[in-house]
Amino acid sequence: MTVATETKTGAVPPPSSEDVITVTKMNKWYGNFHVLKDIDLSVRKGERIVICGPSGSGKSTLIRTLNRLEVYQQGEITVNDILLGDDVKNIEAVRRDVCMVFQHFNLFPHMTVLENLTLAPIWVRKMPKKEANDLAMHYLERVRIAEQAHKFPGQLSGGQQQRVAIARSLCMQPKIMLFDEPTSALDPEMVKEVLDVMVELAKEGMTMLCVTHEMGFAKEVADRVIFMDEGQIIEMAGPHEFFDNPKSERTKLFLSQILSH
Ligand SMILES: Nc1ncnc2c1ncn2[C@@H]1O[C@H](COP(=O)(O)OP(=O)(O)OP(=O)(O)O)[C@@H](O)[C@H]1O
Repeated sequence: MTVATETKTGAVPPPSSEDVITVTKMNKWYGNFHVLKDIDLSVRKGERIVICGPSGSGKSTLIRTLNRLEVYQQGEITVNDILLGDDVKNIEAVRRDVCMVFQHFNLFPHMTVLENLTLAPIWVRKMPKKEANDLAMHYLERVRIAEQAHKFPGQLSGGQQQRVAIARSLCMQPKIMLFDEPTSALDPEMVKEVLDVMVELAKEGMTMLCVTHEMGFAKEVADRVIFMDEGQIIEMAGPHEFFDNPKSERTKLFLSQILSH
């Protein structure tokens, strides 16, 4: 597994042939509002990146640009050497490799857990139903929820639903997983069961970008931690440097606030 070398404040690691995501001078506006400013970021295969920062700093918008759930207006994003622009074929190709887990699970309420998991493999990947069911059961077992396969999402707890959402992503056998505050809608007692699954994925070598304020998770698995504020990457460093010796006053203030909770 690739372990990223620690970087200095705001430093961008030099491009590498192992980069699976490259973001270069990317800017995005919502109308007149400049939400992402000159974002430079490269992510290597197997890297685990945690993105944190105050509310409204642009964290969700940034990861949503990485599978084109949001468009950007300037700069460039490539994923597995595919330019993520307006070309629909490129967008589809990138989405085959990049899956997103959302804060609010986004499961279909009228379908069983199993049907939620098999929908995309059957319709997008054209997988035979039996194979899709086997795959779904495999990943439901992995997130320790196989016994819930025939229930509807509304019959499960939030933590169980989020584990179903992670299993659903895994059924697409992604190369990169994006997590957008996956535990922030959960009751505190359910956070750990979801984080445990994410830690396992991280340790197995999944390339992951995760927006989260779970700093324990960041310390345990992140190769790099990014701090964003007002649409910019303010600090990007390995976890030891980030937590023990943050360079920016804004990072220090944020960490003091979040770690005191
Ligand atoms: N569709 C939109 N149209 C206009 N402004 C938007 C839109 N989506 C987000 N914004 C604004 O862009 C800014 C960044 O939002 P974003 O959700 O990326 O922040 P965030 O850091 O993920 O915040 P949070 O931690 O609260 O989720 C915010 O000021 C938000 O109000």
